[in-house]
Amino acid sequence: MYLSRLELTDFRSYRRAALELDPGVNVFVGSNGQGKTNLVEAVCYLALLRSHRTATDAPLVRQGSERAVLHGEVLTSGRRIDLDVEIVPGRANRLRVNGHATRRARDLVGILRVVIFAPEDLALVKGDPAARRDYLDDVLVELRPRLFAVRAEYEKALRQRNAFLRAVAQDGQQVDRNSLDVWNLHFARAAAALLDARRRLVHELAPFVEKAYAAISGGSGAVRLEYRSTVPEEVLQDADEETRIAGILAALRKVQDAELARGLTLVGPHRDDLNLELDSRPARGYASHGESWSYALALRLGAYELLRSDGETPVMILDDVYAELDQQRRRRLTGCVSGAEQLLITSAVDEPDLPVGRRYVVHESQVHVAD
Ligand SMILES: Nc1ncnc2c1ncn2[C@@H]1O[C@H](COP(=O)(O)OP(=O)(O)OP(=O)(O)O)[C@@H](O)[C@H]1O
Repeated sequence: MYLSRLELTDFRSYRRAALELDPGVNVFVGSNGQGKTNLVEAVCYLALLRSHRTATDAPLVRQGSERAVLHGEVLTSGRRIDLDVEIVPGRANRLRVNGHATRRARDLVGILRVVIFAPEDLALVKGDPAARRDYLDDVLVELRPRLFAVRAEYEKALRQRNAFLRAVAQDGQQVDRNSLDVWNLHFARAAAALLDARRRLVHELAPFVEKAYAAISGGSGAVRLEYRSTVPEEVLQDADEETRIAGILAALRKVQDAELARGLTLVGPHRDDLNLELDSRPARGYASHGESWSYALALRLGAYELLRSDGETPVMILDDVYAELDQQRRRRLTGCVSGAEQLLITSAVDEPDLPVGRRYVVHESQVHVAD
């Protein structure tokens, strides 16, 4: 698959931009702050309906405008699919697929598959669990779009349950046991579905990440991925969903007093982590700077290969990363992505070891094909 056309209106620093893209390599060159990352962020938004660098939509809309509009044309298996997204902060996105309006995000997400590797990805290895959870959830949604709804359902259940717990902890509201039971069941059902999906994903993803790490590191160092949950492992291993839900409810009961005192949910996928080991030690804390870069890259390349093995090759985006890598890793990275159906690269300078392909100049939020 590849993105053949992209149009932005009032997105980030862009008033209006329209560009045709090639299959193969597309390199966007421009100095700092000219709008390169904003462009690839728009591509990611069309794929996942969320930005890889902000949790809320407000920063995506050009200052002084009310809405941002994105249009993308995807060529996949010989047919063209048009995607349209209108982003109005504080409101649900307006979505269209081939001109037909839809309220369901899952009708749009996953049509365009992307994997982006960016400097912020060092946080996947060195940072807090939240970055690793987002990483897993983004791959999940691209692989199985129906999980967009599963994740949204979980987030809603968590918000509602936390609001209930906060009302008890902070406002001294009496605990209404019947309401708590209802919130617990709603939460446990959503948690069971998301946990099951994440654990299956880690199982599928791990061999691809291991292979990618070997390719990037030149064979030195063994990586291991493990999903570490706040819900006991024996609960999650049970094949029966109702038993897993009962196990999550039991785990909630155990921490209930602490939750009511603190006003927040202490057990569930929002508190879990993806443990990353390098040579049997936690990568966070032990891996060197270079090894951490290789690991972060391997996580992205592993996701790319998993999606590819699933039948639809994602668009690979390398946002300003060549400058961060040493020459050997650059060469190996180029080797790993050379078969990509479409590669979008941003860089401040057109460095000699960037792959051959179409060049664009990005200047003051205008994009031109280079002469
Ligand atoms: N909502 C917005 N409205 C207007 N301008 C914005 C908005 N959000 C970001 N910008 C501006 O967009 C500009 C370009 O950002 P972008 O991250 O795309 O730069 P870049 O070319 O990737 O630079 P670098 O090489 O430094 O990463 C920044 O100057 C930023 O202030």
